[in-house]
Amino acid sequence: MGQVFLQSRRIAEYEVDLLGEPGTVLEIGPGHGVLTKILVERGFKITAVEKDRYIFGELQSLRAANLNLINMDFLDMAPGSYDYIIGNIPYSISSPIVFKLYEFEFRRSVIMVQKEFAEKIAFPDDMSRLYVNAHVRYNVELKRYVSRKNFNPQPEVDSAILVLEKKKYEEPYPLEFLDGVLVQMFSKKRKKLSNIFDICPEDLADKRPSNLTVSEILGLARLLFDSGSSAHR
Ligand SMILES: C[S@@+](CC[C@H](N)C(=O)[O-])C[C@H]1O[C@@H](n2cnc3c(N)ncnc32)[C@H](O)[C@@H]1O
Repeated sequence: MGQVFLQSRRIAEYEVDLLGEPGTVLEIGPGHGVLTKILVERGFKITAVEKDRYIFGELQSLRAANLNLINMDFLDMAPGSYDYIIGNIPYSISSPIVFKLYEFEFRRSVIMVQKEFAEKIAFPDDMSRLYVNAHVRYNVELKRYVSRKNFNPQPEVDSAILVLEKKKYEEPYPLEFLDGVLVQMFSKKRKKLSNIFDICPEDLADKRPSNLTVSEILGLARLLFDSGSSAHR
């Protein structure tokens, strides 16, 4: 369950500062409550979802009028509306959590994830299915890196703090269609686009998937959708 616990109150305060004025907040995986305690003190109205029932039991000692603790898997949670979502989330399910978040309404989300995952989502250098899927859903900012030394037990990787803000999705095709195109593209990422798709804009024909911009990929998906085809060679 990715149970490494942040030891630095200063870093936890930095994360809470990124949220903004106190409002309603959903916390994913409160653990021993390093973030939760600060949220309680600052007057946020908190819903905290912890999957582990032993940790959930310990958390009962934090009892506060503005804290609602729930013992369940965040991935099974019914979507709701919060001002903010925060969490130092388990590394192994970062991707499902990031995409589940999209079902919720929120102004800003602050999450701590594995450094490499954060970089993959934040920077286009290594264009990927994950990057495009994240960027059609969110504005993404990598705020800072956090050394593994700040956790107990110490993990084998460093972390980074991401801020996600939801974007309005305005493409004419469903997100699932786009993902199908991305799967096709990135499973053949060394090939030229003209060798992946039957239909492809002329100016992109000689490019490879990893050299495209998000807007070029969205344009290509639009063309494929309009032509009723995502057929590959
Ligand atoms: C990386 S630890 C962080 C704990 C705490 N927020 C901190 O910063 O020290 C992740 C926490 O998420 C909990 N967790 C793991 N999978 C979960 C899930 N699917 N839904 C809710 N909580 C989960 C773990 O039990 C653990 O408490």
